[in-house]
Amino acid sequence: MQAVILAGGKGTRLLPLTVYRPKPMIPFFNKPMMEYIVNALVNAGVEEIFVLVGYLKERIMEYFGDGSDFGVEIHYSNGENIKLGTAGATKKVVDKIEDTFIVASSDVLTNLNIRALYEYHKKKKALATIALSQVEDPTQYGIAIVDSENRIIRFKEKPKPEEAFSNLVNAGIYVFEPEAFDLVPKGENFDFSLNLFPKMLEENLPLYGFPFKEYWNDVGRPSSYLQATEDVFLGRLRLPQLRTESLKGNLEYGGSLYSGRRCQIRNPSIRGFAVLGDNVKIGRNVKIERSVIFSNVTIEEGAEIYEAIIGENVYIGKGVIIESGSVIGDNSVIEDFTKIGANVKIWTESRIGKESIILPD
Ligand SMILES: CC(=O)N[C@H]1[C@@H](OP(=O)(O)O)O[C@H](CO)[C@@H](O)[C@@H]1O
Repeated sequence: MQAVILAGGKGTRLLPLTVYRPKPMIPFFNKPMMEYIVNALVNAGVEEIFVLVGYLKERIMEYFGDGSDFGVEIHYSNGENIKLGTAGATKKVVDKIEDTFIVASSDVLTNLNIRALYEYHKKKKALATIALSQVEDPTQYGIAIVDSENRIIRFKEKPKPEEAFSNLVNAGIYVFEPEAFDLVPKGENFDFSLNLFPKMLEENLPLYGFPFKEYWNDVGRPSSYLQATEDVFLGRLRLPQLRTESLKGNLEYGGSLYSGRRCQIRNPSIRGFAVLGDNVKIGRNVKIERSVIFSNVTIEEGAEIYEAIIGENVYIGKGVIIESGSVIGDNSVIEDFTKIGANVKIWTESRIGKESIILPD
């Protein structure tokens, strides 16, 4: 089976974490987010993947290479992918696609059974099938209504709250017949959700939905990234390759620590969880609550970090306090006794002098 991974986007809502890495390369339990979808595709029987790259494509191509480390053959399609939109960019590789294939976003964390989605599509003899997840607030997504046969009868991208006629949303994972791309004009900007699906409905072509109940999170913003991290500790999101089963339940006993290689940690006080990359040094009496700290970070004595994401190569001085919802960009230095208020985004390369206070607007 063949698949296409959409990996060209910029991940603007996760800035400053996406200044030096595209969203698919943001570490999640110390592996790029895209690795989980690659593994899921391989487990579903995919043997060849075309990755549509764009923003900071070298980072993705260096890491995944020809795919041999991941048990799959990987090819890249670069060029004008962002300009062409999701469907337009996929059309560029469709001449290399032999049969029914899967298209997946590079940045969703899910336990969807991709094989079951594929088989459902085959059974329905659909031209395209969209995996549909149920969410509370659908306004950030494409929403669909299905009939009793799960044929999609209405679809709307990012509805206004008053237009939100359904809680079933496009999960960014599709199955297509190659012929669906006959509807996509060559070399023009054409998007699945904005153009192709509405066109299929207009022409009364068989577009199906596959509602699923398994875990799904598209990690749109820092808060959903931390939520997905917590969901691993709670056993809601399974990452089979990490044996996260063993982490389940730890939260009830104070805090869970998941750390990478060569970390030096002095008995920190953890509430909820702390996920650390490689080479993280943590001094005495540091408090960490529900936070993720990337690689090569030093946190000095007495610092307190609450519900934050700390980028790579960051230095956090003595007694620094970082409040809930903040993100510290890569290569930043926060000097001693500085306080970063709630929901503040500190850009990459920042240098914040001693005893400063940075508050949100
Ligand atoms: C134009 C487009 O493709 N929109 C998709 C896409 O939204 P983005 O905001 O572009 O990431 O992914 C969503 C799932 O993550 C899906 O619900 C939506 O329909």
